Amino acid sequence: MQNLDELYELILDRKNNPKPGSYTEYLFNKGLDKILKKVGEESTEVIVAAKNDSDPDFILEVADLAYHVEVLMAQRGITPDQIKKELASREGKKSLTKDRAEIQKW
Ligand SMILES: N=c1c2ncn([C@@H]3O[C@H](COP(=O)(O)OP(=O)(O)OP(=O)(O)O)[C@@H](O)[C@H]3O)c2ncn1[C@@H]1O[C@H](COP(=O)(O)O)[C@@H](O)[C@H]1O
Repeated sequence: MQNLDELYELILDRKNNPKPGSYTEYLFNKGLDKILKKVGEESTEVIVAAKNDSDPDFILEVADLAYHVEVLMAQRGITPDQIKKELASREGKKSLTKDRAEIQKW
């Protein structure tokens, strides 16, 4: 059993303690461009799977995307807690448009 927080911790561990043969290590070694390409590829695969009938295929692609997004977050130094905080701040809000305009001013 592995939740997204635990997966992120494992990814961070791979970043800080490189393990030969690890796919995560391979991605960090290749760098940001490679990670971004994978996020793009996996996003496309989620879209295609969503249009097809197979739930298992769709679930697999969403899991692949979640993993690669967490690798990207680790590469950028962003933690799941920061994402959770952002999501929590939206609770009960009718419109996010004003907040987004505020963020863009930063
Ligand atoms: N969740 C994942 C996960 N999801 C997808 N992938 C890998 O992502 C790759 C995507 O496959 P593709 O065919 O798109 O890519 P590829 O042709 O293998 O390689 P490239 O295109 O990247 O060059 C596969 O090699 C998968 O194994 C993952 N690799 C690792 N994890 C998790 O990360 C943990 C640590 O893994 P290692 O870093 O390999 O020890 C594992 O225990 C898993 O929990």
